[in-house]
Amino acid sequence: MPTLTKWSSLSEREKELALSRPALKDNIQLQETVKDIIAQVRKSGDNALKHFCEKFDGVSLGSLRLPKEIIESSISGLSSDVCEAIDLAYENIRLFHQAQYPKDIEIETTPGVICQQKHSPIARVGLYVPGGTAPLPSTVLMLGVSAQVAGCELAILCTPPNKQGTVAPEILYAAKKCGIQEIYLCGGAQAIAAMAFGTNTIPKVDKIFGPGNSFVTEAKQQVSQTFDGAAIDMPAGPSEVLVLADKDANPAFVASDLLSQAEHGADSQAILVSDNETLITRTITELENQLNKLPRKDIAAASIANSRFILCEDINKCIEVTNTYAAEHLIVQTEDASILVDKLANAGSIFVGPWSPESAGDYASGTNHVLPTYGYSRTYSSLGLLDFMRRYTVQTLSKKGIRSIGPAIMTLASAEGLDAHKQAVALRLDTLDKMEGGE
Ligand SMILES: NC(=O)c1ccc[n+]([C@@H]2O[C@H](COP(=O)([O-])OP(=O)(O)OC[C@H]3O[C@@H](n4cnc5c(N)ncnc54)[C@H](O)[C@@H]3O)[C@@H](O)[C@H]2O)c1
Ligand SMILES: N[C@H](CO)Cc1c[nH]c[nH+]1
Ligand SMILES: [Zn+2]
Repeated sequence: MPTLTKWSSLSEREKELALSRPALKDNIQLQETVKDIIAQVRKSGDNALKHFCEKFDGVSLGSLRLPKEIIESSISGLSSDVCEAIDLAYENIRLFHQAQYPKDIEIETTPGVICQQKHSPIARVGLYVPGGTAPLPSTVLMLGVSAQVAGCELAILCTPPNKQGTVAPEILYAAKKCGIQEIYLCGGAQAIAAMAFGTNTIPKVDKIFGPGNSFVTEAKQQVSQTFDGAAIDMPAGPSEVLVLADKDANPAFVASDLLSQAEHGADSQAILVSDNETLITRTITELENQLNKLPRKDIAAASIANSRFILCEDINKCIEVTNTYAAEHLIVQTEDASILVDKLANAGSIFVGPWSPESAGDYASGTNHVLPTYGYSRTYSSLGLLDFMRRYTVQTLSKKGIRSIGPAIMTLASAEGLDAHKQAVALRLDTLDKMEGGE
């Protein structure tokens, strides 16, 4: 069990290490492994996918696409409780994402010059749903509802098969609700490569979405850096949570929130930052008690070994450390949580006060649980409807408009030495002069 770390006693290098991500430890090796997987998928397509499925998931597949009959019969066995819970989560996520629908803009910048900004859905999207450690139907909703509300033409889903060579019925039910027709049994870096470049069976898509382990996240980075690959949403790797708590926090609540992310994987990271030593020691005791009762105790314990319990001299230092870490999830359990939130700059999603566990956002409050990790919440946003859309501009100039801004355009074109640009305007102004002279 990790011990309390006194922030003020660490050197600058130790501070950096304390906030480093465990999943990035063997980055060079990871890059090489993923590069090789992508190359093999590009070369051998479906055969490579089946080979990696056998190697990493221990399943020998006949067909990569899950047949419709299996999907339907699998869904029919689900209990009504599970369906109703998925229905409730679906509805809240749909409401929150529908509210994000962007407004088109139209303004006349100069009389006769009309500029518009419009939005359209990205046509073909690939959704990755993790499945190595646990099947995640909630991730299907986060990705699928967004694609559905945006109006994407094609949404395909890739997820690793379970040991029976199929997919959890909860995933299939959630996918059906989101209108996803094509489900492929394919996980890891190979699934990302398949969606980015296409294979005989899996269609190439324009943009890939979804979280995953470090292999998946690295593959997304690599395919997005080639011109013939696909765009990606963000680096959304192993789960992270930082809890910022003061003397008023409930240690049992804090411990449960830390453990809820620790159970995602051994390379997940849970961090507690506080200005109160008693709160930290009580949380560690609670954490030990709760950990021992968890079925996924081994995974959570491995992750807790990467955890940090940081004691700062005051709440302002706590805020500074929190902003430096830039967590995927930030839980604020302090006396003045809703006031403090305005000082917290970098986080994928923030949970305010004792009654807002991260599990709420993971499943059913309506916000998206696909969030940037590795500190990328400094610059990347949480997944939202706009990620499934593209914006573009339209401009329409009247005769009055080109007359009005034409001379300035010609001057700027001359300044850049680009005569053809100048000519495109000069020709029009000359034509207008002749037309108007002759009228
Ligand atoms: N950031 C987010 O928004 C977010 C949301 C949900 C889940 N997550 C994270 O997603 C991750 C899910 O990970 P997972 O492992 O359960 O499922 P996963 O589907 O991401 O990965 C499983 C796949 O990894 C590949 N793999 C496993 N070992 C490998 C190896 N040695 N070499 C090459 N490939 C290998 C296999 O192909 C396997 O199918 C967790 O880390 C979780 O924390 C993040
Ligand atoms: N906490 C994960 C995002 O990092 C999402 C999730 C899915 N199911 C449970 N939790
Ligand atoms: Zn979670």
